[in-house]
Amino acid sequence: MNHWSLFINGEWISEGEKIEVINPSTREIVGTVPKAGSKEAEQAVNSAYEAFPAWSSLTAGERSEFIMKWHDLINEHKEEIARLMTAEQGKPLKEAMGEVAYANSFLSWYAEEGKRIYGEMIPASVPNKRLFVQKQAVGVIAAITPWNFPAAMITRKIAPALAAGCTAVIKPAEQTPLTAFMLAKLAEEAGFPPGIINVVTGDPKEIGEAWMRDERVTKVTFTGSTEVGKLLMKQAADTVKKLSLELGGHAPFIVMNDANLDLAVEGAIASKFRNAGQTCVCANRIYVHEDIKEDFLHTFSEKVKALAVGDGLKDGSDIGPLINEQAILKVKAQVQDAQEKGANVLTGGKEVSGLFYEPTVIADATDDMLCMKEETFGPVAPVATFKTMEEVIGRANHSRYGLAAYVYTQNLSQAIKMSEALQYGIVGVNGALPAVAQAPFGGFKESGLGREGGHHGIEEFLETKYISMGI
Ligand SMILES: NC(=O)c1ccc[n+]([C@@H]2O[C@H](COP(=O)([O-])OP(=O)(O)OC[C@H]3O[C@@H](n4cnc5c(N)ncnc54)[C@H](O)[C@@H]3O)[C@@H](O)[C@H]2O)c1
Ligand SMILES: O=C[C@H](O)CS(=O)(=O)O
Repeated sequence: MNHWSLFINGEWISEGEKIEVINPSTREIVGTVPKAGSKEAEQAVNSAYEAFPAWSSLTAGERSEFIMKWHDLINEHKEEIARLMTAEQGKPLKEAMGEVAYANSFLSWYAEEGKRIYGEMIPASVPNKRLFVQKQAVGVIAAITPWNFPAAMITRKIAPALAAGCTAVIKPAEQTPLTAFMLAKLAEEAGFPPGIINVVTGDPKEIGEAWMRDERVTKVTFTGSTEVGKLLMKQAADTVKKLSLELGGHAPFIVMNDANLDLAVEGAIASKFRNAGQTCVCANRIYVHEDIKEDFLHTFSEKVKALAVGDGLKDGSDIGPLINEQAILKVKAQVQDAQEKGANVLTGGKEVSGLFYEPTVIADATDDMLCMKEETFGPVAPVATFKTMEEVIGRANHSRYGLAAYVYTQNLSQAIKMSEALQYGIVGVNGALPAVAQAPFGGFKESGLGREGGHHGIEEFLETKYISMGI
């Protein structure tokens, strides 16, 4: 059993009520974490605020050494972390191992990127002046993260923040806090000075409000639902906090009539059913050209039928459980709505047991169905048809979301025209897993603000200072 304490100022603090962490596959209690509130949230900010001057004064190379020690320890403990992640989140162990590697890639990439925070010299208008532009760490940042990627959504924020010279207070999702504390333990072992990284669990509203009203927190980086993201935007106004928001998505997955069909089916499976469909960039609606509808549906359904539903720790499991009862009810409601509006379930469409739901393919989907408009966050693939490129681009863009979109075509001109016309922050062409540490990840419209990954990701934790110097 994993009983964790809060990690504040380099100390493990355990007092008061606990939150039980439940394995979504077995419904067993796999651990407990403190149910903290505003008092502990403020303690964490005190710690990060006191630690900031010394941390931001180190050279990028000195900060990089701490980050790489952390990276190496995570790598040494990757299987232990992955097993803990599967126990609390449910994803198959092979996916959890993949997530640990993905999470760690942000540490290694930003350990180096921190050394490339360059400034500028600007030609002055008069001979006795020199104009400089300098980048400086924004200060104490607060990171609030979701349950679906318990490790990667933390390091995708904390790696650039630490590399830039910021200090951090972190609140992981109450469903999956154990992975966060494991990462904090390894950061402690890596020798980070007290206060650089602080982890608090408990009442999200109380902790969130404490950080949002604290003027010492200069930046909040949030990954989660669009609904909570909008709330944080409102709360940020009182202290004009900087914000990065990685929010919900509703990805169109478009298969043109000239697509490599096997590649498209492979991509649809990978994108739709990763983490049992619980990712922000999952294909949420599949549009197939009418000429290839039958071929696509036949091949796609056969492969979906072969996906094994089971406990993430069991060899061979492809589809783990959904995170909770609400998730199951939402998926059931969307499938029922689709059927009532004329869709045909080709495979799946039923609960297995507990929080497990069959991987499902729905044919004859129409844009008025809930699954074609609202984020599903489950293993359900609605397939609709279209006639022309112009038509499908218009339907794909008809959404308040704008995170990820996918296009399968072998026509280069068509690929470029469609990539440019799709109103999405991420476009995958002939591939369905675009997220990497070196590239900017983020959305248009109500899918968020700012970017994570790449040199864009470190800019989110830097202020730009202009120095005009008389000589
Ligand atoms: N764009 C991305 O990169 C990305 C990545 C993962 C998940 N998501 C989105 O997140 C959603 C699923 O994750 P979730 O269910 O954890 O989202 P959520 O918004 O319910 O919770 C996310 C985090 O916010 C916290 N939170 C909840 N209410 C809060 C409040 N009032 N104040 C402060 N914090 C609060 C939660 O405790 C959790 O830590 C989906 O919509 C998914 O698309 C987006
Ligand atoms: O769910 C959101 C994640 O950001 C998905 S990914 O692993 O970064 O593609």
